[in-house]
Amino acid sequence: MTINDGWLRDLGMELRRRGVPGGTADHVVAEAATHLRDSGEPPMAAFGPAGAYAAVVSDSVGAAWRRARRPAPGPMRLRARGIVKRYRRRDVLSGVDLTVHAGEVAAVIGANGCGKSTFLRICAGLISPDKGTVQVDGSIGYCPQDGGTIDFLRPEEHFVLVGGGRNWSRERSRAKGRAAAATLDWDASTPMLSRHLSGGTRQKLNLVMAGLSEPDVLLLDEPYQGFDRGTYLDFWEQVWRWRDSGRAVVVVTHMLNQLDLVDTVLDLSGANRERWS
Ligand SMILES: Nc1ncnc2c1ncn2[C@@H]1O[C@H](COP(=O)(O)OP(=O)(O)OP(=O)(O)O)[C@@H](O)[C@H]1O
Repeated sequence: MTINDGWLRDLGMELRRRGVPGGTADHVVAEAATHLRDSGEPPMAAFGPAGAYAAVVSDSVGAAWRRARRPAPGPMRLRARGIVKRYRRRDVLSGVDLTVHAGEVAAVIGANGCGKSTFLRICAGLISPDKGTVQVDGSIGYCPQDGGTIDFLRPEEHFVLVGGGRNWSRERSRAKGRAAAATLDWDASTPMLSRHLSGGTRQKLNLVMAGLSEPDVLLLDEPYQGFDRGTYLDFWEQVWRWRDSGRAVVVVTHMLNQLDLVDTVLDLSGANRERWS
């Protein structure tokens, strides 16, 4: 097998792993093969690693078919009504509403300090609003913006803790965690303690834990900080998989390039700009 053949085979496999339909994947591989043959360039010089190229292609060609396969929304999973939160004399949230159904993705956007994390923590039940109600139908998985991991535990020990809440065996918890980590291109069987992991890898651990117990509602607070581009795209693939399997997903994000794919955008920077009194 030539270098080109090996690279093209890897490209095809990666495109399929990312859910790109067979016909589209074959077309992308054929185009790359034609380019390599005509230009005489080695694949690494022309396209870079096959996995990274597949991630970019699946992101750019994927929007239309992701939209097309969007499931019909199911029952209501999360309803926040009239949420008000004040810190000292400052109105951080003043009457925020959000409803998310099963099979929907909502993005919470807005400038730094406009209250996105506060809103998500209220939805997760970690802090109370001063006014308003949150109704959740089902279980919740929460991925914080930072923190959330335990310094002196290994990644697999985190999975065992989460799985214990579902009465899973240690091995089942570890296996599920490792499988979820692999979708983010991460080998979670590392013996490293979490305090020694890089910031981006700790965020992968947080994200895997949030989804591990297969919750009905996922609350994700900028979970991709520190991710490289390939992992960032893997993250959005995971969001669409959660959506397609009927989960309700709320993502706090500063990245606006996926907003045409989400069902609801809650912009907290306008009506809910911080107010002082
Ligand atoms: N426990 C607290 N006590 C006092 N003020 C707080 C507290 N938590 C948050 N705030 C303030 O509330 C405001 C909103 O904070 P929050 O973290 O929700 O914003 P954010 O939109 O998530 O910001 P960023 O985009 O920077 O992550 C900020 O001004 C913050 O300083």
